[in-house]
Amino acid sequence: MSPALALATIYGQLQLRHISYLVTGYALYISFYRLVLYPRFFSPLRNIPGPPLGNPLLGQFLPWLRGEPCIPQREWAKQYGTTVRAMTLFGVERMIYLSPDALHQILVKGWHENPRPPFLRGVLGLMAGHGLLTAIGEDHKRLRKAMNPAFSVQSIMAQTHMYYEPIEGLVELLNEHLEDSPAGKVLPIYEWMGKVTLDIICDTAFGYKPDCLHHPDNELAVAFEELLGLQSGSDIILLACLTSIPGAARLLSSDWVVRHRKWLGRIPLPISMFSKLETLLDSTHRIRNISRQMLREKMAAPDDTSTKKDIMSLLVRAALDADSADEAMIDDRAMVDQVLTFLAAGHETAATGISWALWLLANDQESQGRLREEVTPVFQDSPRPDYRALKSLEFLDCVVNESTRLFPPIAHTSRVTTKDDYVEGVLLPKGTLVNIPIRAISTQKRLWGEDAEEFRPTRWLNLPDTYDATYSNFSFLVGPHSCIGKTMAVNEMRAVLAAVIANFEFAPAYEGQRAHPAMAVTLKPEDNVPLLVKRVRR
Ligand code: HEM
Repeated sequence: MSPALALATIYGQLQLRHISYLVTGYALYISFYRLVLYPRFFSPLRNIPGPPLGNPLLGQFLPWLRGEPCIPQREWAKQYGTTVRAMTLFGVERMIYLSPDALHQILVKGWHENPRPPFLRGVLGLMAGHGLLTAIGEDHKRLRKAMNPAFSVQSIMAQTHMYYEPIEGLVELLNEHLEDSPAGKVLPIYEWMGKVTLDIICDTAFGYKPDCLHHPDNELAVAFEELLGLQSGSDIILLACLTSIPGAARLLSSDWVVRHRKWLGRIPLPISMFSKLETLLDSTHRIRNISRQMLREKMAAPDDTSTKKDIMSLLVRAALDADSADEAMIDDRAMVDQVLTFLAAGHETAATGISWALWLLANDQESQGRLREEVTPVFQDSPRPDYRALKSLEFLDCVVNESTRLFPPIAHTSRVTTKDDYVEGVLLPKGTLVNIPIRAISTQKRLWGEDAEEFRPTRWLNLPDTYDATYSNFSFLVGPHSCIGKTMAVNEMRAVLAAVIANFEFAPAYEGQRAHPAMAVTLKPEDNVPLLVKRVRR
């Protein structure tokens, strides 16, 4: 029998069930290969030290999820060194790097080829709009160049006086709250700081004054509160899984899904994912509407924006510029996305940073007293210290550096390789996920000595020989995707901390109180950091 005839005979005898056996067998083989064989015997990364591979389906995912953000990575680095390989869900390998050479190669030299991975851009796009945080390559370069002037030192110097209306409002409100309580009251610090930083970013970036401090039911404040309420580890992981499905992120951001969002909450599934999605789409929809309104008001008065360097004016100028080649910025929806990005990236991170600084000071009365001694005379000289006056406060600078080092508002981030590359002499195949453990990098004993994990602001007055200006406090990252708002964030943290420490004393709310940082996009405190707050006796 000829081979062709034999094949035709076999084909004729095949039934549907035989085909399904073949497909199932192939799928099982592929799964077995990906989950068991590849990571153990074939992966080019298999000889890199790291924790045990663990369960083929889960890898080290559970310790990663259950641990405090970035602490598993820190413990692995202590055991296995500055390059660690860890397995996560479904046999996906992650490389964790702490050494300056590897981080420089990934974030600076090879930034173009190592963008934020699609799942992270999907989550950020849904929560903070498709703006600078999600743009990649040339689009990112153009957008960043257009926005840079808003974050120059000159622009930040010029905006500092605008912080004080919200800050003075905060001090006044806290004073009223504490008026009849000489022994103090326990207050949710993060909630208060969230409102003050939202008021600051709205005014400085967009010339909009929501006054969330006095109007907690303000639509923007409520929408952000709902959005931030979704920031828990499990929600973010579900969102990341969902946005990893090809096309899902685009579909969820579409006007059609947003219009029909109410249906999502009615999908009867045991996990509450869909009702949470409804909340997410609903809150971002309301934030978008307010952003659109702010934009339209500015567009209606273009002369007003011609010389200004605030974020909104730069966006409007780019949109009105007939010669602008930057189509990504011209479209109305894209502009609203940019506004959303700066609102989200600019307020929650700063609120998180200030809240953790107050938590650390509440647990270190000596440093708190020393800071109060430094800042009090400044406010007596001038009730609204400017950029230079704030920058000259040495111990305040130590506190901001030290608190962001220990509790960086973004504790870790990710990148993905888009081509085969060698890092530290080892082949990283295209598609490898890279984890940048910011918190672990800044708290290495190699850089800071044995007390690297302790709050000791004075270490910044006497830097060790091993100090590295970039890596010893890695809170704002490095390279073209590093934080564009760093100067503003530090200046704002200084201004808020100086004012509240000059006016109030902070102590733990109860004995044995512990920190509860969330496993989310930011290190926001899960319990809002309740602290005992008292007015300073003069
Ligand atoms: C203490 C406060 C802040 C910290 C610790 C912080 C930290 C960071 C970090 C680590 C990144 C890089 C994230 C990644 O690559 O995955 C980042 C990016 C970014 N930050 Fe911040 N940030 C803070 C405040 C701000 C403020 C006040 C603004 C704006 C008003 C801002 C706007 C942005 C934007 C737009 C990006 C994306 C930059 C790009 O990809 O080009 N951040 N930030």
